[in-house]
Amino acid sequence: MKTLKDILYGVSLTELHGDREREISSLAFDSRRVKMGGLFIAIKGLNVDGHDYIETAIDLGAVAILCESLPEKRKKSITYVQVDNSAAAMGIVAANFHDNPSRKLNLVGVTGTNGKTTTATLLFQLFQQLGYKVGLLSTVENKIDHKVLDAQFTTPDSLQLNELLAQMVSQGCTHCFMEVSSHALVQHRTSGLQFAGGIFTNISHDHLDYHETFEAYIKAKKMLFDKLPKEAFALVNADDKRGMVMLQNTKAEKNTYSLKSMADFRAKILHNTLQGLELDVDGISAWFKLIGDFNAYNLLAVYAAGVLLEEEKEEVLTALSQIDGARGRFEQVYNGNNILAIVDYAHTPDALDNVLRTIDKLRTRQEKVITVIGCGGNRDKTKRPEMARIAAEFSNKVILTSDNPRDEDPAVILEEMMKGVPKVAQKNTMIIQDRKEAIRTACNLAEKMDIILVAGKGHETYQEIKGVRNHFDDKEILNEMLNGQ
Ligand SMILES: CC(=O)N[C@H]1[C@@H](OP(=O)(O)OP(=O)(O)OC[C@H]2O[C@@H](n3ccc(=O)[nH]c3=O)[C@H](O)[C@@H]2O)O[C@H](CO)[C@@H](O)[C@@H]1O[C@H](C)C(=O)N[C@@H](C)C(=O)N[C@H](CCC(=O)O)C(=O)O
Ligand SMILES: Nc1ncnc2c1ncn2[C@@H]1O[C@H](COP(=O)(O)OP(=O)(O)OP(=O)(O)O)[C@@H](O)[C@H]1O
Ligand SMILES: N[C@H](CCC[C@H](N)C(=O)O)C(=O)O
Ligand SMILES: [Mg+2]
Repeated sequence: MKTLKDILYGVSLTELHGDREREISSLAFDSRRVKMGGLFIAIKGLNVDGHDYIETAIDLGAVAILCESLPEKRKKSITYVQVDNSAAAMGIVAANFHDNPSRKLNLVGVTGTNGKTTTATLLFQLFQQLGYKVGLLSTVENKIDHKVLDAQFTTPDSLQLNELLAQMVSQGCTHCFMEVSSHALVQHRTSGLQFAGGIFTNISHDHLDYHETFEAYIKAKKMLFDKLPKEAFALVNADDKRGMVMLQNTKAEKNTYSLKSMADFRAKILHNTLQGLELDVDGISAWFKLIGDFNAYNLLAVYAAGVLLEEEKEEVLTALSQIDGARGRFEQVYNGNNILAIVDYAHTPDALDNVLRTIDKLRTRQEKVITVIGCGGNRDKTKRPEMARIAAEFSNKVILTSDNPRDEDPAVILEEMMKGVPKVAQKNTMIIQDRKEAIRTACNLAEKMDIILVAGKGHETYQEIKGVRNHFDDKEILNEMLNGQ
């Protein structure tokens, strides 16, 4: 078993009281999960302060406490460690506890508002196709080689993260591709990890409820690059005006990719169809199964990362042309009876704009576009009218509906969305709160040649209402309706 001294290696301590040689059985940052002989890490949260649970943690068997402020009354039998930032220290402690698994893997982190899951999943599929054992940490699922594990978060907390990385190492994985959300960066979930590379996809409006200002949101994303070691690569989208900002303070090797300007990795779209994309990448042309301009960016980032990880260009492109991408992203669920139904995870204004522009560009006939869209509760409210406005701009009919209302009243969310729909488009906009009913209505309204887009929930198989996740699957409902016709 490791001692407290072992797991504190590399953590800068303010004060330490008690025995540092004592053995530590386990780590927990939630008092409810403390085990006998464990270390409890007290973190100040948005709702409560973990420091208020130190006593409870000790009662439940914690023998050591890592905290930012020492309790006034301390027990002789307990070791107290004071640090500046408990969450950041927890990352280092977790990495030490699991023998620093990130150092034994090629760990690549992907950050950005949109495209993280797609890029990380494509990288996972690419390296698997190239014959490696690979790990994936994503919004849709976590994977250790072929084993699939449920994902609760886009980026797990540092304890779970290091546990998963350690399992990857023990299963013989050589690479891991992971999404790094802005929440994770601010909460130091990736502290203590050694990345071999960092990728920036893009940045647009999201999560301002949490970060408050766009500048703070940019700064959060930049943290990934600021912390990369000099042996790593930093790869950024040069067509996003914040791409260069990400590179400002990094020690890593700087690389850019672009469809529009000079960059280290360049691609050109040759054909963009509902069957896929033909791209010219580094002078080699190839077809890919993914659809839409935005996926040209994702594919180019994946190709560039493959090359930076020292794979052969041609082999990367051949393998990449055979893979499908992530579930619930521009997924053509039904294409029969002359009706095309697409499920997509667009839950930001930029993503919705991209997906609807793609549909607009690719439609060859005089068909109608019917969009079913909602916005999540307990999330950035300012994107609600904006997403409804975009839906109305590119669709012939819009059905505003519920997404994951969480603790909010869905009717209020819908009212806020409706405020974004211009007067002229209101006659083509309906509100049907019940998502199942909304999808059914879209199917009933669809005539031959029409396109239905159901956006916002993609791969999700639940609808979260007041803390309860009820089974819900956009794809299932579309299939039920359209195949039954
Ligand atoms: C906004 C946000 O990210 N909140 C996260 C944050 O919660 P918090 O600050 O409210 O924590 P808190 O409830 O005040 O508790 C503070 C501390 O006291 C501890 N505690 C609390 C109660 C108790 O009895 N005992 C105890 O020890 C808690 O374990 C915690 O350590 O810290 C918690 C513990 O790590 C997280 O579970 C929680 O994620 C919530 C559930 C969440 O929904 N997060 C989402 C927004 C998120 O992280 N999403 C990103 C993706 C975003 C994207 O799409 O880009 C993700 O990476 O998944
Ligand atoms: N490179 C991109 N640029 C803009 N939009 C994109 C891009 N890639 C995907 N999208 C759109 O964004 C949606 C979400 O994509 P994806 O799941 O890959 O992003 P994400 O960054 O992982 O999102 P999350 O923050 O929820 O984890 C897709 O369904 C698609 O509509
Ligand atoms: N990872 C994103 C997913 C949003 C998906 C959408 N369906 C919603 O529930 O708002 C978040 O937690 O903000
Ligand atoms: Mg994701």
